[in-house]
Amino acid sequence: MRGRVFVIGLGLIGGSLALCIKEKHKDAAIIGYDINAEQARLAKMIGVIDETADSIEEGASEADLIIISTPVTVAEQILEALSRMALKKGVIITDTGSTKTTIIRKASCLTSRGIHFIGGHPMAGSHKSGVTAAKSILFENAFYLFTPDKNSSEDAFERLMAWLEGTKAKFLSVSPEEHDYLTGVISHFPHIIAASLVHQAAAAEEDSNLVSRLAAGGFRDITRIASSSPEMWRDILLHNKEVLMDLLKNWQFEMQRVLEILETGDGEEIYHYFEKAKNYRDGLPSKEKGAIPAFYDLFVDVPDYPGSISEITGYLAREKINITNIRILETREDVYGVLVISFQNEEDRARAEECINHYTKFETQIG
Ligand SMILES: NC(=O)c1ccc[n+]([C@@H]2O[C@H](COP(=O)([O-])OP(=O)(O)OC[C@H]3O[C@@H](n4cnc5c(N)ncnc54)[C@H](O)[C@@H]3O)[C@@H](O)[C@H]2O)c1
Ligand SMILES: O=C(O)C(=O)C[C@]1(C(=O)O)C=C[C@@H](O)C=C1
Repeated sequence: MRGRVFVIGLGLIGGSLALCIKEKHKDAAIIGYDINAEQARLAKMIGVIDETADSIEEGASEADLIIISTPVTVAEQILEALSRMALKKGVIITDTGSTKTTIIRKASCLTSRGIHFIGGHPMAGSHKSGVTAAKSILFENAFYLFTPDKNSSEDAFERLMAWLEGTKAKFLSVSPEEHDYLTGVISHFPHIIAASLVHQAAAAEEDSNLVSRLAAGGFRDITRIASSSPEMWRDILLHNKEVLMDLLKNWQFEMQRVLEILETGDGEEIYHYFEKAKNYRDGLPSKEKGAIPAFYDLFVDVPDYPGSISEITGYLAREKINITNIRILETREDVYGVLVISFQNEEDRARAEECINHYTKFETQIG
Protein backbone atom coordinates (compact mmCIF):
# COMPACT_ATOMS: atom_id res chain seq x y z
CA MET A 1 0.00 0.00 0.00
CA ARG A 2 1.09 3.56 -0.63
CA GLY A 3 0.49 6.36 1.83
CA ARG A 4 1.82 8.12 4.89
CA VAL A 5 1.92 6.35 8.22
CA PHE A 6 2.47 8.49 11.29
CA VAL A 7 3.69 6.74 14.44
CA ILE A 8 3.41 8.68 17.70
CA GLY A 9 5.63 7.14 20.39
CA LEU A 10 8.71 5.49 18.94
CA GLY A 11 9.35 2.88 21.60
CA LEU A 12 9.36 -0.91 21.56
CA ILE A 13 5.85 -1.27 20.11
CA GLY A 14 5.64 1.82 17.89
CA GLY A 15 9.10 1.02 16.51
CA SER A 16 8.27 -2.64 15.90
CA LEU A 17 5.04 -1.76 14.08
CA ALA A 18 6.89 0.77 11.94
CA LEU A 19 9.32 -1.99 10.92
CA CYS A 20 6.49 -4.44 10.14
CA ILE A 21 4.65 -1.88 8.01
CA LYS A 22 7.77 -0.92 6.07
CA GLU A 23 8.63 -4.55 5.42
CA LYS A 24 5.22 -5.22 3.83
CA HIS A 25 4.57 -1.81 2.26
CA LYS A 26 7.87 -0.65 0.81
CA ASP A 27 6.33 2.43 -0.85
CA ALA A 28 4.78 3.77 2.31
CA ALA A 29 6.40 6.74 4.03
CA ILE A 30 6.80 6.20 7.76
CA ILE A 31 6.90 9.40 9.78
CA GLY A 32 7.58 9.34 13.51
CA TYR A 33 7.23 11.61 16.48
CA ASP A 34 8.39 11.09 20.04
CA ILE A 35 8.37 13.56 22.89
CA ASN A 36 11.86 12.33 23.62
CA ALA A 37 13.81 13.85 20.72
CA GLU A 38 16.67 11.42 21.31
CA GLN A 39 14.36 8.42 20.69
CA ALA A 40 13.08 10.03 17.48
CA ARG A 41 16.62 10.74 16.29
CA LEU A 42 17.64 7.17 17.08
CA ALA A 43 14.56 5.77 15.29
CA LYS A 44 15.56 7.58 12.10
CA MET A 45 19.23 6.68 12.47
CA ILE A 46 18.57 2.93 12.75
CA GLY A 47 16.03 3.01 9.92
CA VAL A 48 12.86 2.35 11.92
CA ILE A 49 11.23 5.45 10.38
CA ASP A 50 11.88 7.44 7.21
CA GLU A 51 11.36 10.91 8.67
CA THR A 52 10.73 12.61 11.97
CA ALA A 53 7.99 15.17 12.51
CA ASP A 54 8.61 18.16 14.77
CA SER A 55 5.14 17.98 16.29
CA ILE A 56 2.06 15.78 16.34
CA GLU A 57 0.21 18.34 14.28
CA GLU A 58 2.87 18.33 11.56
CA GLY A 59 2.95 14.52 11.30
CA ALA A 60 -0.81 14.02 11.56
CA SER A 61 -2.02 16.53 8.98
CA GLU A 62 -1.10 14.47 5.89
CA ALA A 63 -1.23 10.96 7.39
CA ASP A 64 -3.38 8.12 6.03
CA LEU A 65 -2.79 6.04 9.14
CA ILE A 66 -1.95 7.32 12.63
CA ILE A 67 -0.66 4.87 15.26
CA ILE A 68 -0.54 6.07 18.86
CA SER A 69 1.96 4.00 20.82
CA THR A 70 2.59 5.89 24.04
CA PRO A 71 1.67 4.90 27.62
CA VAL A 72 -2.12 4.72 27.84
CA THR A 73 -2.85 7.88 29.84
CA VAL A 74 -0.71 9.86 27.39
CA ALA A 75 -2.65 8.21 24.54
CA GLU A 76 -5.83 9.70 25.97
CA GLN A 77 -4.35 13.21 25.79
CA ILE A 78 -3.18 12.59 22.24
CA LEU A 79 -6.66 11.48 21.14
CA GLU A 80 -8.03 14.71 22.55
CA ALA A 81 -5.34 16.75 20.78
CA LEU A 82 -5.95 14.96 17.46
CA SER A 83 -9.66 15.71 17.67
CA ARG A 84 -8.82 19.42 17.51
CA MET A 85 -6.55 19.12 14.48
CA ALA A 86 -7.24 19.28 10.75
CA LEU A 87 -6.72 15.72 9.48
CA LYS A 88 -6.77 14.12 6.04
CA LYS A 89 -10.16 12.82 4.89
CA GLY A 90 -10.47 9.06 5.48
CA VAL A 91 -7.55 8.88 7.91
CA ILE A 92 -7.54 5.84 10.20
CA ILE A 93 -6.38 6.26 13.78
CA THR A 94 -5.44 3.32 15.97
CA ASP A 95 -3.53 2.80 19.21
CA THR A 96 -1.52 -0.03 20.74
CA GLY A 97 -2.44 0.49 24.39
CA SER A 98 -2.66 -2.43 26.80
CA THR A 99 -6.09 -1.24 27.99
CA LYS A 100 -9.14 -0.48 25.91
CA THR A 101 -12.28 0.63 27.78
CA THR A 102 -11.03 4.10 28.77
CA ILE A 103 -9.31 4.62 25.42
CA ILE A 104 -12.43 3.76 23.45
CA ARG A 105 -14.54 6.03 25.63
CA LYS A 106 -12.05 8.83 25.05
CA ALA A 107 -11.92 8.18 21.30
CA SER A 108 -15.54 9.26 20.98
CA CYS A 109 -14.11 12.79 20.58
CA LEU A 110 -12.87 11.54 17.19
CA THR A 111 -15.59 9.10 16.18
CA SER A 112 -18.29 11.71 16.91
CA ARG A 113 -16.57 13.83 14.23
CA GLY A 114 -16.73 10.92 11.74
CA ILE A 115 -13.01 10.10 12.09
CA HIS A 116 -12.19 6.38 11.99
CA PHE A 117 -10.72 5.17 15.27
CA ILE A 118 -10.15 1.45 15.83
CA GLY A 119 -8.58 0.46 19.12
CA GLY A 120 -5.79 -2.12 18.90
CA HIS A 121 -3.49 -4.09 21.15
CA PRO A 122 -0.74 -6.32 19.80
CA MET A 123 -0.44 -9.00 22.46
CA ALA A 124 3.30 -9.49 22.43
CA GLY A 125 6.05 -7.47 23.93
CA SER A 126 8.95 -7.50 26.25
CA HIS A 127 10.22 -6.09 29.51
CA LYS A 128 12.51 -3.92 27.37
CA SER A 129 11.51 -0.41 26.32
CA GLY A 130 12.65 1.98 23.66
CA VAL A 131 13.22 1.92 19.95
CA THR A 132 16.48 -0.05 20.17
CA ALA A 133 14.45 -3.06 21.37
CA ALA A 134 12.10 -2.84 18.35
CA LYS A 135 12.03 -5.78 15.94
CA SER A 136 9.81 -6.69 13.03
CA ILE A 137 9.38 -10.26 14.23
CA LEU A 138 7.90 -9.27 17.60
CA PHE A 139 4.26 -9.94 16.77
CA GLU A 140 4.61 -13.05 14.61
CA ASN A 141 2.00 -15.64 15.69
CA ALA A 142 0.84 -13.40 18.51
CA PHE A 143 -2.77 -12.30 18.92
CA TYR A 144 -3.49 -8.74 17.84
CA LEU A 145 -6.70 -7.66 19.53
CA PHE A 146 -9.01 -5.00 18.08
CA THR A 147 -12.06 -3.36 19.54
CA PRO A 148 -14.16 -2.06 16.63
CA ASP A 149 -17.77 -1.30 17.50
CA LYS A 150 -20.98 -1.47 15.49
CA ASN A 151 -20.37 2.07 14.22
CA SER A 152 -16.85 1.33 12.95
CA SER A 153 -16.52 1.38 9.18
CA GLU A 154 -15.82 -2.04 7.72
CA ASP A 155 -13.78 -0.51 4.94
CA ALA A 156 -11.56 1.34 7.46
CA PHE A 157 -11.11 -1.87 9.47
CA GLU A 158 -10.08 -3.78 6.35
CA ARG A 159 -7.60 -1.07 5.39
CA LEU A 160 -6.13 -1.20 8.89
CA MET A 161 -5.73 -5.00 8.66
CA ALA A 162 -3.99 -4.53 5.30
CA TRP A 163 -1.58 -1.99 6.79
CA LEU A 164 -0.79 -4.35 9.65
CA GLU A 165 -0.44 -7.53 7.60
CA GLY A 166 3.35 -7.48 8.04
CA THR A 167 2.97 -8.14 11.77
CA LYS A 168 2.01 -11.74 10.84
CA ALA A 169 -0.15 -11.64 13.94
CA LYS A 170 -3.53 -13.26 14.40
CA PHE A 171 -6.20 -10.57 14.35
CA LEU A 172 -9.11 -10.94 16.75
CA SER A 173 -11.94 -8.56 17.61
CA VAL A 174 -13.32 -8.31 21.13
CA SER A 175 -15.31 -5.75 23.07
CA PRO A 176 -13.29 -3.23 25.13
CA GLU A 177 -14.69 -4.68 28.38
CA GLU A 178 -13.86 -8.24 27.38
CA HIS A 179 -10.41 -7.07 26.40
CA ASP A 180 -9.73 -5.44 29.75
CA TYR A 181 -11.01 -8.43 31.69
CA LEU A 182 -8.95 -10.94 29.69
CA THR A 183 -5.75 -8.91 29.73
CA GLY A 184 -6.36 -8.19 33.41
CA VAL A 185 -6.30 -11.93 34.12
CA ILE A 186 -3.43 -13.01 31.88
CA SER A 187 -1.21 -9.94 31.72
CA HIS A 188 -1.91 -7.07 34.13
CA PHE A 189 -2.55 -9.04 37.30
CA PRO A 190 0.47 -11.36 36.83
CA HIS A 191 2.51 -8.19 36.55
CA ILE A 192 1.42 -7.07 40.01
CA ILE A 193 2.34 -10.48 41.39
CA ALA A 194 5.77 -10.43 39.73
CA ALA A 195 6.47 -7.02 41.26
CA SER A 196 5.24 -8.19 44.67
CA LEU A 197 7.58 -11.21 44.59
CA VAL A 198 10.48 -8.88 43.91
CA HIS A 199 9.40 -6.65 46.81
CA GLN A 200 9.25 -9.70 49.07
CA ALA A 201 12.79 -10.75 48.07
CA ALA A 202 14.09 -7.19 48.50
CA ALA A 203 12.65 -7.10 52.03
CA ALA A 204 14.24 -10.46 52.83
CA GLU A 205 17.57 -9.11 51.59
CA GLU A 206 17.65 -6.96 54.71
CA ASP A 207 17.97 -10.17 56.75
CA SER A 208 20.44 -11.85 54.44
CA ASN A 209 22.41 -10.60 51.47
CA LEU A 210 22.44 -14.17 50.16
CA VAL A 211 18.91 -13.58 48.80
CA SER A 212 19.97 -11.70 45.68
CA ARG A 213 22.94 -13.99 45.13
CA LEU A 214 20.72 -17.07 45.19
CA ALA A 215 17.82 -15.56 43.25
CA ALA A 216 18.27 -17.56 40.06
CA GLY A 217 16.26 -19.97 37.86
CA GLY A 218 12.64 -19.99 38.88
CA PHE A 219 12.70 -16.62 40.61
CA ARG A 220 14.19 -14.96 37.57
CA ASP A 221 11.68 -16.65 35.23
CA ILE A 222 8.64 -15.63 37.22
CA THR A 223 9.84 -12.05 37.85
CA ARG A 224 11.26 -11.16 34.41
CA ILE A 225 8.32 -8.87 33.66
CA ALA A 226 8.98 -6.86 36.83
CA SER A 227 11.82 -5.22 34.85
CA SER A 228 9.30 -3.52 32.51
CA SER A 229 8.64 0.21 32.31
CA PRO A 230 7.06 1.45 35.59
CA GLU A 231 5.42 4.34 33.71
CA MET A 232 3.67 1.99 31.28
CA TRP A 233 2.46 -0.27 34.10
CA ARG A 234 1.34 2.59 36.34
CA ASP A 235 -0.90 3.75 33.51
CA ILE A 236 -2.26 0.25 32.85
CA LEU A 237 -3.22 -0.19 36.51
CA LEU A 238 -4.91 3.22 36.58
CA HIS A 239 -6.97 2.30 33.50
CA ASN A 240 -7.91 -1.22 34.56
CA LYS A 241 -8.45 -0.47 38.24
CA GLU A 242 -11.85 -2.15 38.74
CA VAL A 243 -10.90 -5.44 37.07
CA LEU A 244 -7.62 -5.57 38.96
CA MET A 245 -9.23 -4.82 42.32
CA ASP A 246 -11.61 -7.76 41.80
CA LEU A 247 -8.75 -10.06 40.79
CA LEU A 248 -6.74 -8.95 43.81
CA LYS A 249 -9.66 -9.85 46.09
CA ASN A 250 -9.98 -13.29 44.47
CA TRP A 251 -6.25 -13.77 44.86
CA GLN A 252 -6.37 -12.91 48.57
CA PHE A 253 -9.13 -15.47 48.97
CA GLU A 254 -7.04 -18.04 47.10
CA MET A 255 -3.96 -17.30 49.22
CA GLN A 256 -6.07 -17.68 52.36
CA ARG A 257 -7.01 -21.17 51.14
CA VAL A 258 -3.34 -22.00 50.56
CA LEU A 259 -2.53 -20.73 54.05
CA GLU A 260 -5.19 -23.02 55.51
CA ILE A 261 -4.07 -26.19 53.71
CA LEU A 262 -0.50 -25.40 54.72
CA GLU A 263 -1.53 -24.86 58.34
CA THR A 264 -3.39 -28.17 58.45
CA GLY A 265 -0.46 -29.87 56.67
CA ASP A 266 -2.85 -31.57 54.25
CA GLY A 267 -0.36 -33.13 51.80
CA GLU A 268 -3.05 -34.39 49.46
CA GLU A 269 -4.61 -30.93 49.12
CA ILE A 270 -1.20 -29.35 48.54
CA TYR A 271 -0.47 -31.96 45.86
CA HIS A 272 -3.80 -31.26 44.12
CA TYR A 273 -3.14 -27.52 44.24
CA PHE A 274 0.06 -27.96 42.23
CA GLU A 275 -1.27 -30.79 40.06
CA LYS A 276 -4.25 -28.73 38.88
CA ALA A 277 -1.99 -25.79 38.06
CA LYS A 278 0.47 -28.02 36.21
CA ASN A 279 -2.24 -29.63 34.11
CA TYR A 280 -3.69 -26.29 33.04
CA ARG A 281 -0.26 -24.74 32.38
CA ASP A 282 0.95 -27.79 30.40
CA GLY A 283 -2.18 -27.66 28.26
CA LEU A 284 -1.67 -24.04 27.14
CA PRO A 285 -0.90 -23.69 23.42
CA SER A 286 2.87 -23.40 23.20
CA LYS A 287 3.18 -22.17 19.61
CA GLU A 288 1.22 -19.02 20.24
CA LYS A 289 2.81 -15.92 21.60
CA GLY A 290 0.93 -13.71 23.99
CA ALA A 291 0.54 -14.46 27.63
CA ILE A 292 3.14 -17.16 27.35
CA PRO A 293 5.75 -16.36 24.76
CA ALA A 294 6.61 -19.12 22.33
CA PHE A 295 10.16 -20.33 22.67
CA TYR A 296 11.47 -22.09 19.61
CA ASP A 297 13.86 -24.32 21.51
CA LEU A 298 16.16 -26.94 20.11
CA PHE A 299 17.69 -29.47 22.49
CA VAL A 300 21.15 -30.74 21.60
CA ASP A 301 22.68 -33.66 23.44
CA VAL A 302 26.34 -32.73 23.93
CA PRO A 303 29.18 -34.56 25.65
CA ASP A 304 31.02 -31.55 27.12
CA TYR A 305 29.96 -27.94 27.17
CA PRO A 306 32.89 -25.60 26.54
CA GLY A 307 34.02 -27.21 23.27
CA SER A 308 30.55 -28.13 22.03
CA ILE A 309 29.03 -24.67 22.51
CA SER A 310 31.64 -22.90 20.42
CA GLU A 311 31.55 -25.67 17.81
CA ILE A 312 27.77 -25.50 17.43
CA THR A 313 27.51 -21.69 17.49
CA GLY A 314 30.29 -21.64 14.89
CA TYR A 315 28.27 -23.83 12.52
CA LEU A 316 25.13 -21.75 13.09
CA ALA A 317 27.04 -18.53 12.42
CA ARG A 318 28.47 -20.05 9.24
CA GLU A 319 24.89 -20.69 8.03
CA LYS A 320 23.80 -17.21 9.24
CA ILE A 321 21.20 -18.59 11.66
CA ASN A 322 20.42 -16.20 14.52
CA ILE A 323 20.03 -17.56 18.01
CA THR A 324 18.17 -15.67 20.74
CA ASN A 325 19.36 -17.61 23.75
CA ILE A 326 21.56 -20.50 24.69
CA ARG A 327 21.58 -22.33 28.01
CA ILE A 328 22.57 -25.59 29.62
CA LEU A 329 19.90 -27.79 31.10
CA GLU A 330 22.16 -29.98 33.18
CA THR A 331 24.47 -28.21 35.60
CA ARG A 332 26.17 -31.14 37.34
CA GLU A 333 29.74 -31.78 36.39
CA ASP A 334 30.88 -34.95 34.62
CA VAL A 335 27.40 -35.72 33.37
CA TYR A 336 26.44 -35.64 29.73
CA GLY A 337 24.20 -32.67 29.29
CA VAL A 338 21.74 -30.94 27.08
CA LEU A 339 22.24 -27.62 25.41
CA VAL A 340 19.05 -25.63 24.81
CA ILE A 341 19.27 -23.17 21.95
CA SER A 342 16.36 -20.77 21.34
CA PHE A 343 15.42 -19.22 18.02
CA GLN A 344 13.10 -16.43 16.93
CA ASN A 345 10.89 -18.62 14.80
CA GLU A 346 10.17 -22.14 13.66
CA GLU A 347 11.99 -21.71 10.37
CA ASP A 348 15.28 -20.75 12.06
CA ARG A 349 14.94 -23.70 14.42
CA ALA A 350 14.37 -26.14 11.56
CA ARG A 351 17.41 -24.75 9.68
CA ALA A 352 19.49 -25.01 12.84
CA GLU A 353 18.52 -28.63 13.38
CA GLU A 354 19.41 -29.46 9.80
CA CYS A 355 22.73 -27.62 10.16
CA ILE A 356 23.70 -29.39 13.42
CA ASN A 357 22.72 -32.78 11.99
CA HIS A 358 24.78 -32.04 8.91
CA TYR A 359 27.98 -30.97 10.67
CA THR A 360 27.90 -33.04 13.86
CA LYS A 361 26.80 -36.35 15.33
CA PHE A 362 25.06 -34.68 18.28
CA GLU A 363 21.50 -35.80 18.78
CA THR A 364 18.90 -33.05 18.44
CA GLN A 365 15.32 -32.80 19.56
CA ILE A 366 12.67 -30.11 19.18
CA GLY A 367 11.31 -28.88 22.52
N1 LIG B 1 5.84 -3.31 26.17
C1 LIG B 1 4.96 -4.24 25.88
O1 LIG B 1 5.17 -5.42 26.13
C2 LIG B 1 3.67 -3.82 25.22
C3 LIG B 1 2.98 -4.76 24.45
C4 LIG B 1 1.80 -4.36 23.81
C5 LIG B 1 1.31 -3.07 23.98
N2 LIG B 1 1.99 -2.18 24.77
C6 LIG B 1 1.43 -0.83 24.90
O2 LIG B 1 2.01 -0.06 23.83
C7 LIG B 1 2.27 1.27 24.27
C8 LIG B 1 3.75 1.57 24.10
O3 LIG B 1 4.52 0.68 24.87
P1 LIG B 1 6.09 0.47 24.61
O4 LIG B 1 6.46 -0.82 25.26
O5 LIG B 1 6.40 0.71 23.19
O6 LIG B 1 6.68 1.65 25.49
P2 LIG B 1 8.07 2.39 25.31
O7 LIG B 1 8.36 3.01 26.63
O8 LIG B 1 9.09 1.52 24.70
O9 LIG B 1 7.70 3.54 24.26
C9 LIG B 1 6.78 4.57 24.52
C10 LIG B 1 7.28 5.81 23.81
O10 LIG B 1 6.27 6.83 23.93
C11 LIG B 1 6.97 8.07 24.03
N3 LIG B 1 6.06 9.10 24.55
C12 LIG B 1 5.67 9.30 25.82
N4 LIG B 1 4.86 10.38 25.87
C13 LIG B 1 4.77 10.86 24.61
C14 LIG B 1 4.08 11.96 24.03
N5 LIG B 1 3.34 12.82 24.75
N6 LIG B 1 4.21 12.15 22.70
C15 LIG B 1 4.97 11.32 21.94
N7 LIG B 1 5.65 10.29 22.43
C16 LIG B 1 5.55 10.06 23.76
C17 LIG B 1 8.13 7.75 24.96
O11 LIG B 1 9.15 8.74 24.90
C18 LIG B 1 8.57 6.37 24.44
O12 LIG B 1 9.57 6.49 23.46
C19 LIG B 1 1.77 1.34 25.70
O13 LIG B 1 0.48 1.86 25.71
C20 LIG B 1 1.74 -0.09 26.17
O14 LIG B 1 0.74 -0.28 27.15
C21 LIG B 1 3.17 -2.53 25.36
O1 LIG C 1 6.59 -10.43 27.52
C1 LIG C 1 6.49 -9.44 28.24
O2 LIG C 1 7.46 -8.92 28.77
C2 LIG C 1 5.18 -8.81 28.44
O3 LIG C 1 4.91 -8.41 29.53
C3 LIG C 1 4.29 -8.68 27.30
C4 LIG C 1 2.84 -8.32 27.58
C5 LIG C 1 2.15 -9.51 28.29
O4 LIG C 1 1.77 -9.36 29.44
O5 LIG C 1 2.01 -10.54 27.66
C6 LIG C 1 2.75 -7.09 28.37
C7 LIG C 1 1.86 -6.13 28.15
C8 LIG C 1 1.27 -5.94 26.83
O6 LIG C 1 0.09 -5.29 26.85
C9 LIG C 1 1.27 -7.16 26.05
C10 LIG C 1 2.18 -8.13 26.26
